[in-house]
Amino acid sequence: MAISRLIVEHFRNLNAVDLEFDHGFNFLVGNNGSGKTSLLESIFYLGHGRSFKSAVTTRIISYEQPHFTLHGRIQESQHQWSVGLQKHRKDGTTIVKINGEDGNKIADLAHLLPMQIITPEGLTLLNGGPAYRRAFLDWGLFHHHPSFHSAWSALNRFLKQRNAALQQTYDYSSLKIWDVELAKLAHQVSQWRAEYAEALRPEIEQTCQLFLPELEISVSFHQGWDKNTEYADLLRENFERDKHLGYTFSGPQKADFRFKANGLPVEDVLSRGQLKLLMCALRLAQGEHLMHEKERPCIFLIDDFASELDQNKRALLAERLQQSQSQVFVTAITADQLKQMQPEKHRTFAVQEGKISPLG
Ligand SMILES: Nc1ncnc2c1ncn2[C@@H]1O[C@H](COP(=O)(O)OP(=O)(O)OP(=O)(O)O)[C@@H](O)[C@H]1O
Repeated sequence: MAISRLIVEHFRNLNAVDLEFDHGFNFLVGNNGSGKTSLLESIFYLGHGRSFKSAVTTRIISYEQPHFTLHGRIQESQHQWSVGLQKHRKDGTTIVKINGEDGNKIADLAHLLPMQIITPEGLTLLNGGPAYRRAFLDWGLFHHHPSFHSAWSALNRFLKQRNAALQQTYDYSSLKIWDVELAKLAHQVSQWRAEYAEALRPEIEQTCQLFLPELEISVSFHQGWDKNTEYADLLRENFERDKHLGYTFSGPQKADFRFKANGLPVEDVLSRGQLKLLMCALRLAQGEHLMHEKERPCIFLIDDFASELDQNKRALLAERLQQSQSQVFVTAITADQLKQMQPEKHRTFAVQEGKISPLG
């Protein structure tokens, strides 16, 4: 799985970019504000239908332009896809095309383009709220389990409806029928999450051994309510409390995937550098797990990160990424920062005021 060509129009300061990428390593080198992150952001947008930087999409469209357009050519062994995404400023519509056909969904793009992003802001995976770690687990399930996305969407819909109904109802009997369905979905999603967390655990522990050999990292999954209680019983028992709060307090929407170092929460005891290494190891382990289980290589987007790792760790990261047969995009301000990361086959691009050109 690799993006062999990318055309970007009117995305932040990238007004007209057309690039052929290496299926292995691609380095983007340029000054502050030149457009390196914007290129990673455009690739991420193509695979997620959203940005990792801005929640307000109109801020991503180049100033005074009506829309941005992204076109990608994706290759995986003998197969090739042409994908396109256009986002309009005026009414916020998104048009997704796959092989020239309209009517596709963002989820279809996401299936084609499994991606991991490693940025300094990504530390929220470790020191942010549980939602970041649920998203980490659910990314894996989305790619590993064909039914996960529809079950997860239905679960969120049911929860939303239940929370709305809680504000209007005085009698549990009117909720009961919905709660039976909600409980089924909650158990299914939680079981998948628990199984995936368990399958990922050895891969995480092994990768952490390499990146942080001085620490013993352990992981644990928490489903969001007491694991010995039936969710339907809990919903019934907690009806009055939920009604008082105006939302459903416990459940899969509270699940977490926690990390400890030598038995203590990582966010409390690790240095910032160690947290970054751990985040890197987790994303790498997850990408490698997808490769091992499904033979699907992942695309890695690494923003402004090499500068924050010491030389040995940079070389280690590059070696592991190479072994995983992933396509990798790495940004840096100077080529010097990438010295320890360069495999034999790679492509380097110079980024300057929104223009990107291959070097050498
Ligand atoms: N909607 C927009 N239209 C045009 N330009 C924009 C828009 N949004 C942001 N910019 C500009 O695009 C430029 C690209 O920033 P980007 O984050 O890609 O830089 P970078 O090369 O990653 O820099 P750094 O090394 O500082 O992280 C910035 O100068 C920014 O001000």
